[in-house]
Amino acid sequence: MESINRTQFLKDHANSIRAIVGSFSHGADAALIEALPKLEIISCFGVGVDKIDLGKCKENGIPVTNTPDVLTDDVADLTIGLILALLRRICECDRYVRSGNWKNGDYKLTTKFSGKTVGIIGLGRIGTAVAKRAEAFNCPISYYSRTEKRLSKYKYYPSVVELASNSHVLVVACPLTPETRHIVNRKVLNALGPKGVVINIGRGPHVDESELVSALLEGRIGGAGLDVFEDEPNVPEELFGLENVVLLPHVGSATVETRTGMADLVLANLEAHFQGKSLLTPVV
Ligand SMILES: O=CC(=O)O
Repeated sequence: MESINRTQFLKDHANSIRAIVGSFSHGADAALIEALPKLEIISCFGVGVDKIDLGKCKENGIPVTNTPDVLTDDVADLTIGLILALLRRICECDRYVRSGNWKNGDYKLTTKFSGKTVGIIGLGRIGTAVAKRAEAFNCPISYYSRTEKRLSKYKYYPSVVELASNSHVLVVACPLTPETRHIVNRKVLNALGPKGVVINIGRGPHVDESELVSALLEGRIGGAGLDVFEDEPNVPEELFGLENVVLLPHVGSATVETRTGMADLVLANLEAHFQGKSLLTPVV
């Protein structure tokens, strides 16, 4: 059922809603959870559960599920796509051809990806999948995470600033939490430097967007490839005129195959819950 008036919808149905399906754009805050006395489960269509008040869910004994694994390949593929699009100016080149500019001369030289150092913030499922792909491009890989992964063959940096100073390509691939909000700040951007680029396929608030905009406008970093933004679908318009920026509308997992897999997993979790079985992919 679709409702344009949320307040009225909640008034009419609050006492019968037993499950919420959330997403990266629609979550469940404490007020919504409190407003639904019959709520039993939140099944999130996506891997990031930052829009759901997990503390409140725990407190009220409401399980939360997400859709890990099924989307990892897509997000990692897109990350490599963003890096290549940015360094090789693929979107700019496409515009160059379409606008007829090629007739006036060749496109200028761009930047090689193979062999560049790649620094990954967050070596979870997606970070690891990005690392594997970047290895195939002969890129030395390093990472930052809260704790060193003892079994990882990649180089660990205990701070994001150190990681950024030692990376050409800095990839944000960690979950959004209060600790990782603005994990890419002015200091990190300055450490990345004019030859470095930042790729954000995590969440907009991982990056301090106004600092990113000024770093780009002032040439303090080399470019940015962004699939996510602080206030989606609003994107800072200062970025629209920059050739060293590639902007995507939060499409990391947006393929027919993966979105179908995610939907199946959402439904399988709901089914398991209502049949009294173990949840497939519980978060809390
Ligand atoms: O952003 C998408 C997700 O969290 O799956």
